[in-house]
Amino acid sequence: MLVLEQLAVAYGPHTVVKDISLSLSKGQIGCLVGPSGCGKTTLLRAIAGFEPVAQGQISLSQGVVSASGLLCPPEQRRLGMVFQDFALFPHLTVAQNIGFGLRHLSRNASQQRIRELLQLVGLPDLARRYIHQLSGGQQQRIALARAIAPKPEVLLLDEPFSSLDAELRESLARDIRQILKHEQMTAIMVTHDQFEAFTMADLIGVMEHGRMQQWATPYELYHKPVNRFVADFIGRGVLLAGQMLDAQQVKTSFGVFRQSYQPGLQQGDQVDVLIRPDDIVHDDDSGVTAKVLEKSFRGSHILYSLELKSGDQVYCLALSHHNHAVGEMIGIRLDLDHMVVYPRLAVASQEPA
Ligand SMILES: Nc1ncnc2c1ncn2[C@@H]1O[C@H](COP(=O)(O)OP(=O)(O)OP(=O)(O)O)[C@@H](O)[C@H]1O
Repeated sequence: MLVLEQLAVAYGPHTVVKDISLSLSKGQIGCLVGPSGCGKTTLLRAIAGFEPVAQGQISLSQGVVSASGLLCPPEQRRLGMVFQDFALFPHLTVAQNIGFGLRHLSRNASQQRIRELLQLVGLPDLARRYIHQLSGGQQQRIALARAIAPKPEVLLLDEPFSSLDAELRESLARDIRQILKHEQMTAIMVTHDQFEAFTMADLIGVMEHGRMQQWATPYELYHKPVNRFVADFIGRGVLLAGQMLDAQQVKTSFGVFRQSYQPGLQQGDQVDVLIRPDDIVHDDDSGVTAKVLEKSFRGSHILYSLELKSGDQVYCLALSHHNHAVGEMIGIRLDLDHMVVYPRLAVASQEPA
């Protein structure tokens, strides 16, 4: 388990991680995402014990390992690490690399664990290879095997797939999640790639300027982002203008909908409603039509960019046999399971990417 309580980390006078609290129970996988420079790596380095904390504390099952004035050294934290710059040993074979952290075991026990891990990462025949004889994806699997071999309490991963191409990244992220679940390993990973985080994580933290904006399941983050920043950062979507008819009912260009998510709204308030591409359903029978501005073929689906009569633009993810030309008018309806509404900012509303 891993528990962070009101954690702050500073470089000299600059506090770059502020008031962060989160916890992972045994076997849970967390991911940290956020724009460059928001403090993800610093947070991971503080958990590893490479950076002291200015305030708050970090606890592992052995107790508090970091607090103001307390820094348990990295080697006493029983952590595994797969860092960008944490390379495999080139002069050792695959088996010797994996066995590196197993020197406290008998030869037999070590050999058995190495075999088990090679099987687990899907490379049972590569034990005698040297690192330069492996592909990038194979190297990352071996780096993972080496890190989890001694059964660390928590595994830290910093952009472990960043050097791999997108397709390989996704399949590796899926495999690694399965491996970690098999080992019941608690893990926390930093990534730039939110789809990688969606694939890997039980819980995702979205950071901005050193603060945690939301720590939640991938589903919650996507469907119930707590603020505009998270709505903008996670997934694709637009904010559609609306007006409150009372505290619950919102009038939009698609009709009137109920919201129960945002307290404190009153009749007449101007709001923005978060609309994801999968909230807009293509429906020839709908009275609401929109013009196709752009289309992007995604195999099973087409992502349409549409202009409503009001001038608002929305996205629509339609099954790809509904193939319409740019400029065509198509019927659409809003199929919202729940409505995410933000009070309109004084300045013009922004549109998430
Ligand atoms: N050793 C250091 N000394 C001083 N400032 C640092 C140091 N390392 C990082 N910073 C600063 O701390 C802030 C957070 O950096 P950090 O590397 O944690 O961000 P990040 O979210 O991991 O970024 P990226 O996604 O680009 O890797 C940045 O403003 C960075 O310039």
